[in-house]
Amino acid sequence: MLRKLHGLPGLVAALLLVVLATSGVVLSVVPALERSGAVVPAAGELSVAGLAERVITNYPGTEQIARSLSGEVVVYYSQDGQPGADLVNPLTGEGIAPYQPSAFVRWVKNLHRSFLMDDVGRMLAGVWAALMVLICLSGAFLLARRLGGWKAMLQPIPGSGSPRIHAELARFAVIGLLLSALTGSYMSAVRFGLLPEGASTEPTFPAEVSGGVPAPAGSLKALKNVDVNELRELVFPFPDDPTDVYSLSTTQGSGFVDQATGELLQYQARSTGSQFHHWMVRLHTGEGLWWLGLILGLAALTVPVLSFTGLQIWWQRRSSAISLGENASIEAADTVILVGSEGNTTWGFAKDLQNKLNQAGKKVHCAPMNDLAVHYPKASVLFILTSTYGDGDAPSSASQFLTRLEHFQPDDGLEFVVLGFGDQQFPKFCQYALDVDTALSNKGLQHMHPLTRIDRGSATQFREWGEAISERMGIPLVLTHNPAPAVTSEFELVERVDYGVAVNAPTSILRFKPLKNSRNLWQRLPFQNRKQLPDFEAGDLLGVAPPGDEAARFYSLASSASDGILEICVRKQTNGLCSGYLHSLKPGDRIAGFIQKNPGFRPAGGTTPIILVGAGAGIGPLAGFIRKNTERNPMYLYWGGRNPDSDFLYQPELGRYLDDQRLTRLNTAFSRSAENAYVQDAIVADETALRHQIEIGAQILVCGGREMAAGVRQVFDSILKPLHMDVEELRTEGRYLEDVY
Ligand SMILES: Cc1cc2nc3c(=O)[nH]c(=O)nc-3n(C[C@H](O)[C@H](O)[C@H](O)COP(=O)(O)O)c2cc1C
Repeated sequence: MLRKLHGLPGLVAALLLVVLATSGVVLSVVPALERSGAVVPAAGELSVAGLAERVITNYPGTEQIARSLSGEVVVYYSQDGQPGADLVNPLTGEGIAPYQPSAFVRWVKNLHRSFLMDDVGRMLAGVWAALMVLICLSGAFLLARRLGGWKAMLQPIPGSGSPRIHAELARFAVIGLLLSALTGSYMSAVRFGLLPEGASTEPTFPAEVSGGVPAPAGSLKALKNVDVNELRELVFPFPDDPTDVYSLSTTQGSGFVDQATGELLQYQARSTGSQFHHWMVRLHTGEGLWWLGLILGLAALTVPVLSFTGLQIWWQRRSSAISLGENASIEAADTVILVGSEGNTTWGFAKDLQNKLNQAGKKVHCAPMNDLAVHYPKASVLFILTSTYGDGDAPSSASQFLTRLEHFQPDDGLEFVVLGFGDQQFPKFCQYALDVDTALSNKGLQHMHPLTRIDRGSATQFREWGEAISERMGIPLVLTHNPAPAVTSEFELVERVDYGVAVNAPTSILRFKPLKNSRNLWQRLPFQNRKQLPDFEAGDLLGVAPPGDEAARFYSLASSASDGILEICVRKQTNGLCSGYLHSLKPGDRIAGFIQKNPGFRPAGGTTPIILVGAGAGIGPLAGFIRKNTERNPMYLYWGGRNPDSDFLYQPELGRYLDDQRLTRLNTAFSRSAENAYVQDAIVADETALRHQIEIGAQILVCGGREMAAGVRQVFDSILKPLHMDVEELRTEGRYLEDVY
């Protein structure tokens, strides 16, 4: 819901918002420019009487003196029957230049206020300002939710590409944008009478004046009492009319001044409402607050980029989303399907199940597991379809499920079924589905059917499960979903560097280039010319199926799309079908593969120290992270191999990264050399320094084999003990990430 609230108005508003924001940026500079050209006397240096006296000396036909909040003083006069207006120096009363408001600024103001239209445009601008309020608030809530609460709002934002740029910029600009949008909406609402304009307090013309001989303006008491910096406007009496008066308006209020006695007549202080209105206008325009104007301008400058990245995110999400058919509401549903998915394939199965249940007359509500409601008033069956990611962990659309389950209030009759989607190649096959199944049982819910695990999206297993459910529910249910195989692209091996043969651990760094025709339409657009690869980051996965086998194996990428190549580091496994295939490749050979995003394994941005730990081929993505560390943030690598003469993977590159400080320090351990040490030993040897890094917020990323990862967890647990912390705690804070195989 929150996402829709943020995305939909954002989409609709994007174009006009860019116009509003860019014109706002131009206008935001105006107060600062005006201020830089204005002569502003010190407080108490000059009274309005003094100003009037000096101006009259230079402009005997003065009719009015106006002072802008930025400090510009303009005199309106008449000379030989001709009206004129000059900017004047208040200290001398002398003219500086004829007063000619810029036609360009006026045009930009019109564009900003009304898109160069009349009332319709003004109304549109007001509605857009209100939309902007909605976008800012929903965006702030989304970001807080993503970072784990309001207190975490200043923490590094994980991720990369458009979502990261969008979040970083929005975090920087949101307060400024919200202020502009709120004050803009207010001004619009006042203009169209939706809100009262804080009772304007116009004094009534005095019924009685002295009518005496006019005294010089410089001697009038009421004008002497007002500092020039408080002046808004002084209108002079009509010449030769002793019954007329000066009309004085200041930042505090307004009234009239008797031209003979200098008495202040009918003075009206500004009401609170009017002062509020005045401040809202100032906060929007930056008038008299030139520094605020510049801050608001800077914030508005981010809007075009936010709109562009927002559209990109929306498009990416839309392209990968599965559209659901008829979806009953939470209140009306008799059957609920909740889906846990990372790569979206589970949604295809869920959609088939939902359609078939609908056809059988059920009212089905289908949603991500993270959207678990507190209560489903009419539901009698709860289906959970979930994949497993990482090392037996939740996929992203289920990451909050177990926490939300604590508040879940099931009705007595509610039964559940869990269907796990996974890959038997992983030791923790469908582990997350198992965890959810246990948690639901612990919550007191009854099984309608025991947990079933589907291996690698098997259509047969899914159909068979459907048959069992059909029997159990007493309805026809023929499930036919057969997931389409991943869309692959062709890549050509351009380079391989071989290591480790002498120590019985043949490991190769393989570099592929994409073949031109593998680019999709979007990538072939002219401005995308340099981009021949699908978008990916180091740490994402390359899926490759060996010849004669449909099941893809995944290899962590050591490069990102901007490197122009696809780099993986592969250890040849004994009897390994896919690793054997990859090791048999010669430069010029081609493979078919696809990118699988792995956003859960990325270093935090900013200056957070990063501790990288790996062994053997696990160095691949870690080397990719270091290569990308062009900002030279602190990065420490702990890596274990067998022998420095044989399998010191990436040795030349790591030397270069140390020299140019992309890598802060390198600690190695070799098990088949004189030192006879593993990466855990290198970590223990550096215990004190590591503890300190963790204390100051370091993030740890571990990549490699399962056993190594377990050993590394153990040593970090003992390093963390004196801090009364453990790996689990770091993990929940997103500071301990693993990519294990
Ligand atoms: C990086 C990665 C880690 C995975 N980890 C596991 C795992 O630990 N256990 C498992 O059974 N399957 C694992 N899988 C397999 C997925 O759960 C399986 O492909 C599933 O069908 C994906 O469904 P989804 O596209 O809806 O997320 C993993 C897949 C990837 C790409």
